[in-house]
Formats: sequence, structure tokens, C-alpha cells
Amino acid sequence: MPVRSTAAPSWGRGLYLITPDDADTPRLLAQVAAVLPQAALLQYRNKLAAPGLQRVQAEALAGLCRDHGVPLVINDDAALAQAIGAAGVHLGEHDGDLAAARAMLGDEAIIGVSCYDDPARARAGAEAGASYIAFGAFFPSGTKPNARRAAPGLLRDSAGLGLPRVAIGGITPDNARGLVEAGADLLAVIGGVFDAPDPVAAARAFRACFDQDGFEQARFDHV
Ligand SMILES: Cc1ncc(COP(=O)(O)OP(=O)(O)O)c(N)n1
Ligand SMILES: Cc1nc(C(=O)O)sc1CCOP(=O)(O)O
Ligand SMILES: [Mg+2]
Repeated sequence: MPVRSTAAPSWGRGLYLITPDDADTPRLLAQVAAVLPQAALLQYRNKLAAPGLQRVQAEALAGLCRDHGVPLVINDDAALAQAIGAAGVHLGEHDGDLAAARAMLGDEAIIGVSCYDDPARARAGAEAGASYIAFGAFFPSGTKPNARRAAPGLLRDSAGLGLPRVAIGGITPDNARGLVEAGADLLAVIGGVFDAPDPVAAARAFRACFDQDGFEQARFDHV
């Protein structure tokens, strides 16, 4: 049984934007600032940056997120999330213990877990106090070409856990709608926005997947 509330989270449904690996901080900030008004959540993820640069980039993004009223989640690193006062952390299978992150960041923190294609991981995450569960990859991903593949039925089948369900992996505006219909509350996207010819148009199209379905997109008050 999930131990956390099943009430809708304040960050709602919609686009869960994840940053690309970019060592050029002003360019990263400009790219993110352009599309942030369309996002329900932002994750800072830079797998190539050294800890010092990660800290600088995470702090700069935290300021941007504050300005736009969008919660910032840090990938992999609960200590960095705590150090910069981020809203939470995303943990994969090699990123440490959920209970330890919860103890460090507190009850209100957003702590997401990667479940890949594994419903048992989702159940365990729910029982351990995760804030959301993420499944993927649903489509071939240029960002993570070797990601394990997942089927949309996982989203439908995990509804009973009572947690927001995140879909990730190769998601574009053209293939996103089926995932929302299968139950995705958030679409986690890197390339589908940042590699698009028009990132703002792509981000708007992701958001429209939720608007057109008649669902409330929680973060329309900051556009
Ligand atoms: C929302 C979301 N879902 C999944 C992941 C992947 O996490 P992980 O498997 O730890 O891989 P890395 O992102 O650390 O390479 C994620 N970051 N965000
Ligand atoms: C970081 C990540 N995790 C995945 C998983 O399946 O757990 S897929 C993925 C890459 C997401 O980037 P893009 O939107 O460019 O495909
Ligand atoms: Mg990770």
C-alpha cells in the first residue's frame, strides 16, 4: 500500500522538462527559460558536468524556477538538492536509498523513482514513500539509446498505486498522446523539446496533450 497521500500534487500534470547535458550555463539557462512557462516540473540532469559546475547550474536553475513557480527536481543527487533548496530529487536504481533521501529532504520533498519496465519497483517505491513513479523508455531515445523499453500498459496497470505516473524515453509531440491516454500524468522529455526545430512550439504541443484531454494543466498561472 502507498504510504503517501493520493491527493493531487501541487505540481499537477503536464510536461516534466529535463535539461540537456550542456556545459555552457548561459546557453542552458536561455534554453530552459524559453520553455519553462509550459512545464509543470523541471529536472536538472547533467551527466557530464563535474560537481562544481552542477552546483552552479543547479543554483541558477533554482532561481529561474522560483521566478516561474515551477518546482525543481535534481537528478541523482539528494545532497545537491538539499544544498540548493530544490523541491526534490529523482532516484534511479543506482542513485541511493529513497528512505535516506526522504530523511534528508523531508516529507514535503518531491522524490521520484525510476521503475523502468518493472511494476514491482513501482510497488516498492510507493511503499517506501515515493512522490511519483517513472516508467520508460517508451520509444527509442537519442539521449539514452540503451534504455530498457517499457510498454504503455504499465501506466494503466499502476493506477491503483495512487501516485502520479511519469512516462519517459523518446517522447515527442507526435507519440505522446497514447501515453496520456494510458494514464501518464507527466511526460518527461529532453530531446523532444530541446532538439526540436522550435522548442517553444514543441513544449506547447506537449502541454496541449493534457489540455485537449480535458485535464487541468496545473501550471498555467505563470504564463
Ligand atoms: C523522470 C525521470 N525518469 C527516469 C529517469 C532516469 O533515471 P536513471 O535511471 O537514474 O538514469 P539517469 O537519468 O540518472 O541517467 C530520470 N532521470 N527522470
Ligand atoms: C534519462 C532517461 N531515462 C530513461 C528511462 O527509461 O529511464 S529514458 C531517458 C532519456 C530521456 O530523454 P529523451 O526525452 O531525449 O529520450
Ligand atoms: Mg540516475
